[in-house]
Amino acid sequence: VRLAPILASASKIVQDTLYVHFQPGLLLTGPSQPGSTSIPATSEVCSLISRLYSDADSHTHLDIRVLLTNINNQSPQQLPLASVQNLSHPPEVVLTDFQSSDGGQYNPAKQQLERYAANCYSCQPNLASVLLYPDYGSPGELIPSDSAADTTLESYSDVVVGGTFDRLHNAHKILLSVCCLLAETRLLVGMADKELLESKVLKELIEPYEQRVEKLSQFLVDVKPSLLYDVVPICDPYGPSITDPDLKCIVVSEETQRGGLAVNRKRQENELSELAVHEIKLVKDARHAENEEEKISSSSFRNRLLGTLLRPLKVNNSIPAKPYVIGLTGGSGSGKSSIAKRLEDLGAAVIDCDKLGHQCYMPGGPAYEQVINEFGSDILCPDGTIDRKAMGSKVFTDKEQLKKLTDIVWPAIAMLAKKTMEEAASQGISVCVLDAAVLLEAGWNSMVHEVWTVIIPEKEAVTRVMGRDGISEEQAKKRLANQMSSSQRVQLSDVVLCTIWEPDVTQKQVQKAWDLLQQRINQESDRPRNSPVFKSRF
Ligand SMILES: CC(=O)SCCNC(=O)CCNC(=O)[C@H](O)C(C)(C)COP(=O)(O)OP(=O)(O)OC[C@H]1O[C@@H](n2cnc3c(N)ncnc32)[C@H](O)[C@@H]1OP(=O)(O)O
Repeated sequence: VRLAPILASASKIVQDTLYVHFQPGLLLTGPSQPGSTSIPATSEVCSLISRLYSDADSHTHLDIRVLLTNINNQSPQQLPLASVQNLSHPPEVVLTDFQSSDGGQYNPAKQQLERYAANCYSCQPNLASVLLYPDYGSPGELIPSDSAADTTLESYSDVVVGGTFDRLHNAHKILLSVCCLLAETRLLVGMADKELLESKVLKELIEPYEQRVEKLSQFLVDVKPSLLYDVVPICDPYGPSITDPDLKCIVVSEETQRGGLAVNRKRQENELSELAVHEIKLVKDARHAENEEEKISSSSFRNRLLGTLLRPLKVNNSIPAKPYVIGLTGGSGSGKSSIAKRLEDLGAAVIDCDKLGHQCYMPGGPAYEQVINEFGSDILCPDGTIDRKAMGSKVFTDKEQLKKLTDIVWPAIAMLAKKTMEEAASQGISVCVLDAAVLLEAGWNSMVHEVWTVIIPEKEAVTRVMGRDGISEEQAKKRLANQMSSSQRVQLSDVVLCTIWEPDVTQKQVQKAWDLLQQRINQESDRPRNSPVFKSRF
């Protein structure tokens, strides 16, 4: 088995999806049409699949899918009749490492392979085959097969598995492939939702439920279309695993093995048959960083999203191209100000909208008269200035009052902010950061090129605000409740940053976000206006 060199060679040609179909002994040199071979589902096949997915992890752009249609633990008579398989990404090219003796591209096996592939899958027209040139190294690098320990997998009519399945990654694919190999008829997937996501790291970046279901289902139907798939939301750790009488087997990872045992205890209480517990090994993540987990995990993936562009950017033609304006937002205690300071150190001009707000209240300021007219002169200090603390306690616990105030102050702050940006542009500053706590609530996305949001778990925000402003837990919670939630902000943001870890981790995030921003700005200046926009990596 020489998977890694073949993968490395294929990854140079394939941009997106690489389907792998194991066909040992496929005869491509004879005159007759080659037929698919049936492979018994054994522990060795499982470890081969597992190795393939883990090797593929170093080719980050590859979405690899090992087809399981001819791997089975039932007798060949029970196999469904072979028909053309509809893959979600119809193959455009079929790859082979069959080398011709003269080393050239002409190879009769290539034509056989093209014909064979076109008969098996719904392919793009004019499917061509391409020769791979894997660098196999010395024969000593071959991985010996462990046939002594090889055992045939059990099979079960109905199998259940649970997980969040956020940003479907190679470890998920291994878990799901094993489920597909164990299941004869149905695979029930309990997908974590709502309450079950509350304690997850960077939960705000978890893909919406529907999107996770869509990706998972597409993968499953691709690799084994003959199974029945039930994907259901679960809001507690058990879901239907403790109530479904038809289930026979539960698949768990080393980490969730105890969960499997707990399921069986509950089933016993519910007078249901015990499930076979099939455990799979966790795959190590070769790319894990200091603050990431060692196993391949969705939370590490979410971690890597911090500072990157989350979605294709919409060009805002309603504001001048220069300076490039980042709208920086985040709830109280999110660490927004520390991020603004770091961006300032990197060369951005930061416009603090809280400060501009305070200017508006000064006697003679653009909001002074109007605020007194609206709220009365009892919000004035003896020296005639507006008592902001008194205003704060009036408005922060009363949405109606706050709206009255912001209807007056926001337009005034926006005017001052625009003026400041114009001044920055005239001084040759290329990036302005509009630091505004309630940027999105105010609809100020229209004033910026990109929205960056700083997030922090709510519990931590409450602690920070209490410590900093000397207010009670209840007051801190009330203040946060008056603002948008982090998840709502993330939905409307282009870039997300999180300040929960050590300051140097935050600094690295900001540096990464800044470097990627510079790349975008440079691309932007080379691009005629109204032409296609930047693409995110995810
Ligand atoms: C669109 C924007 O984001 S503009 C910037 C925010 N300013 C506004 O919305 C104007 C209305 N708010 C105000 O005028 C003032 O906050 C006042 C008068 C109510 C209170 O003034 P002060 O006591 O000096 O408090 P300060 O202005 O520092 O605000 C305290 C906190 O509330 C936040 N805050 C300010 N306005 C709002 C608001 N409308 N909704 C929710 N939170 C707000 C501030 O960002 C600050 O957050 P932090 O805890 O992360 O530092």
